Amino acid sequence: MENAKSVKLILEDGTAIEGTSFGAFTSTAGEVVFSTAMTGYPENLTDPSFAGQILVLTYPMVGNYGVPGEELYKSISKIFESDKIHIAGLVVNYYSEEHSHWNAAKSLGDWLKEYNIPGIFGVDTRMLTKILREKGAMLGKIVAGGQDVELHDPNQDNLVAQVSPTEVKHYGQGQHKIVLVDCGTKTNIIRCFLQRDVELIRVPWDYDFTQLDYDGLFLSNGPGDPKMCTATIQHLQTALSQDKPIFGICLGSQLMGLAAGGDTFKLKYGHRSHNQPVLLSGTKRSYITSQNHGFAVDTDTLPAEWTMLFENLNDGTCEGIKHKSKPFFSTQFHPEAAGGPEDTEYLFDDFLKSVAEYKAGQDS
Ligand SMILES: NC(=O)CC[C@H](N)C(=O)O
Repeated sequence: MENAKSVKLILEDGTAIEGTSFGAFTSTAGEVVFSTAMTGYPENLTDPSFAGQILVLTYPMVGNYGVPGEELYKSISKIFESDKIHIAGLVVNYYSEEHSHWNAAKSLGDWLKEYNIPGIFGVDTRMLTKILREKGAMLGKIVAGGQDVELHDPNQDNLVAQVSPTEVKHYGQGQHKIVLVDCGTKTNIIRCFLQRDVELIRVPWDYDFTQLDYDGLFLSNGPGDPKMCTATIQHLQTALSQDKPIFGICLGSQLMGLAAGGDTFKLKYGHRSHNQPVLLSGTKRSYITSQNHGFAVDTDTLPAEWTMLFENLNDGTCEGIKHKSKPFFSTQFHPEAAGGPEDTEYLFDDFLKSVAEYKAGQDS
């Protein structure tokens, strides 16, 4: 590559790896996490749940299908998972500036430059992933030129407050009025609702939605430690004392666990990929799911009226919870996918069915 500049990836345990810069030539610090997904970097990089993280992709060649241009679907992005890149930095093995795909509009490197996000390539990402898997996700930094930066733990910040919108927005028209608490929602969650019979009210993470007139409550994914979302947990506790259906995804699942009185903990290195197997409790049915999380609900701490709904078949951790008698449930994985398998998208239909049943119960 012309004018190749070397940069360093440095981990908190002292591991230092030299590589070549692509994207912005700038330094950054964050939590270094890995994803074993084979495709989907436009979606991953714009997923707000990655805020504060330096993302290592284990797939060996990245960039060869470029980055699509922006298109809108009902006033939201048709392709990206939010309106900007949220990762702090990107680490890949082989970066392909050359790209070819029917909807490619630019290279991955140029896209990273637009948002001033550094990338480093020429890194043995499988060796790096073995380190992260054995020692756990670590703080790290990408250092460009002589511009050193301090290590910084993003999980100490209220990242949700940084990525959540500040205003209420309305979308679509439909029979069911759903409040979406946006802690950093992926746009495919909005698309999934708008493809159904829904009027959506998207509210900031700390908005008191309990004052609104709605039929069902949805809690989005989002970055960082769920325990930072004290305002959301407080409002959610009010909703849990009522009977309107509630569905949470990823951070939303952790918030439901915390509001119910349970606890969450940090996983050693988390689950980030498109092929995580989960088991539906009480059945022999498993699904392959898309995941991106570093925390999980501690099932042992759940109060008696709650139970585990899905279990991760790799490590046995909680992949969703449900209330035993009320219409409240959640998934730690991403039924909306983007990227990843769509096998569990039916859960949006299950949620809306419970909303319809709740409303029918109110009318009779
Ligand atoms: N995708 C998400 O919502 C992630 C939730 C939380 N930030 C975690 O890492 O566990």
